[in-house]
Amino acid sequence: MRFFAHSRERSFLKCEKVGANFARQFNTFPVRLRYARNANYVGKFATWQGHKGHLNCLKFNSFSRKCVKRLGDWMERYARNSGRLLAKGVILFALVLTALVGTITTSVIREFEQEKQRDIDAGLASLGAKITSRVDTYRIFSHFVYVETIHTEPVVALLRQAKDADTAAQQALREQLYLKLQPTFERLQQHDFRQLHFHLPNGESFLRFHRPDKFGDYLFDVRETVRRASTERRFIEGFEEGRIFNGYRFVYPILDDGELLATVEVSISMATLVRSLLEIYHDADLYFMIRKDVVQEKLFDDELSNYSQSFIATDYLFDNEVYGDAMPLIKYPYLLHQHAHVLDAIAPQLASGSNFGHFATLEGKTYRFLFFAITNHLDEQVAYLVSVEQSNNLDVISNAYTGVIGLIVLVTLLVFLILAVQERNRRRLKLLAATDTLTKLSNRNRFIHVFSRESQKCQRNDENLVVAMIDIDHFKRVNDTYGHNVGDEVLRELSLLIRRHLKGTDTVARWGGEEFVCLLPETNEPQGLRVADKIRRQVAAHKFEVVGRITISIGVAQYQRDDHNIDAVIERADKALYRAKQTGRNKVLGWHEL
Ligand SMILES: Nc1nc2c(ncn2[C@@H]2O[C@H](COP(=O)(O)OP(=O)(O)OP(=O)(O)O)[C@@H](O)[C@H]2O)c(=O)[nH]1
Repeated sequence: MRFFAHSRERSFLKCEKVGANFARQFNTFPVRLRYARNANYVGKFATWQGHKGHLNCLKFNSFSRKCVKRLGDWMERYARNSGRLLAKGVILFALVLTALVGTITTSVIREFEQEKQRDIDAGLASLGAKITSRVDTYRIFSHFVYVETIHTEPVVALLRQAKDADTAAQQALREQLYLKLQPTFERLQQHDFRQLHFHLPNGESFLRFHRPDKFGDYLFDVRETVRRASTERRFIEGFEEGRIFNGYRFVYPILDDGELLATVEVSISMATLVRSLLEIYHDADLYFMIRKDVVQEKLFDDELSNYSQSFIATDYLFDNEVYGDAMPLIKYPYLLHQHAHVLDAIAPQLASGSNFGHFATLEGKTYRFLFFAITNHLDEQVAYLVSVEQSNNLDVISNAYTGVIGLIVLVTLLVFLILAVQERNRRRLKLLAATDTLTKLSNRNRFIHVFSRESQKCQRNDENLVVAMIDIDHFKRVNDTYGHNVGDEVLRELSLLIRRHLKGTDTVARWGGEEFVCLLPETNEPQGLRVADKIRRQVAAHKFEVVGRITISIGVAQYQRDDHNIDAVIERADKALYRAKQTGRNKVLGWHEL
């Protein structure tokens, strides 16, 4: 067919194919219907699958060259603008989201920690109330016994004599006292009391009902409660380690007309207290542990076997009696023993000696540990009552908070996923806007963009720049003979061939139809002609699949300083190409050769 350089027919025919390519590209992206309608220079659109003002698919039956350019421009602008907007939006959004997620997560974690603390405080308050109520019960009973049977005339009379008697007389009085109060001691024992112990005003042990044979030892050094009851002449109570046992002690001064005759102690062991607490504490285990230094300071050396190392903390001892006594009631007997290391974290709090709590996960279950400080009569912490309880509360709370945090993470991920998909689409659109779908070469818009950059560089550095327009000779015959698919294949094969013979800094684009354009930076026209001729020769020598040999014609033009835009140099290259076609095809001609 004849070559119509600038006729409408040529534009129409070439753009028919280009339009189809754009239509293919647009099929994957929504194009605003408004844009298509306003673009009245567009020949004819047949649309289907319209949805909310967007076209999901466009079919381009015919297309004008101008339209191709406008649509290409639109795609590029869309990709560029949406890219800028998206980048700004993503940064802003990421900042806001990070701040938001950070704030929410911090407050959720803080709330969770507060919730845990509230749970611990409630547990400690409840444990404290139970201990107090048990001690109150024992105190009331011991008061009753003291008033009813101890502070009675016969006992006072005995003690009055014993105070100043010699050793032999004291022994006789001791035996009398023992016989007199043996029923009282038995009654006390029935109510879980362990000790009934009389002391003389000088601090000597007079009669231990639980060890009647052990007396005469001086107690003021080791038994502060006794010394205070004696010297302050008032009732003293509190937990205290003794020479043999520890216990919760109620110490009464026995006075006769203001004169101190003796002191008497009624006490319960901690084993009793723990056991009685365990009876009402159905869900928890209780461990009593006492500070090592407190025990070592007071205990008779031969009584050290009453204690063993606590597996909860190295500085503490278990009272064997408590532990042994309470053992049948312990619900998780081996659990803590085997996982004591989880409590390493509590060492600093233990050292503080105050009440505290701790949550730990053992064998997949959450346990709440409460450390209730046991203080002596001077309010100094000397031991801990440790409660261990499986905490369903915390599991519920923790599940709720995990759910909230999980939701936040999920929403965040979802948002970032949406942004990532958008970004991928934007990149795809950008690529599509710059790529010719058939040959995968740059398209006209991309070429114009590169040209503008290179021409500015060329102006700045005073360099040369060459444009070569390539057109396949008699390509219509290829299509007519072998069909469009084979024609397409030829275009693809030719693109590869051209690309292979250009440098990495050169650009080759599909200008439209069977026309290609090359941009050769730092090249003048004679050099450009040599490159173009090499391409022409390689193409002529190449055996294309199906069609065999084809030839190309090339028009070469150098960029001139007074070229305002690409059109001028393209026009010159086009003219040279036209002349090459006119003068026999399979030819390379430069603008200066015309
Ligand atoms: N297969 C295929 N053909 C195309 C494509 N774009 C344009 N064409 C065809 O290329 C042919 C170009 O024909 P003409 O412009 O008449 O030029 P020609 O036959 O190459 O003849 P000369 O250029 O004069 O040597 C037309 O038949 C177009 O249909 C395309 O993408 N694929």
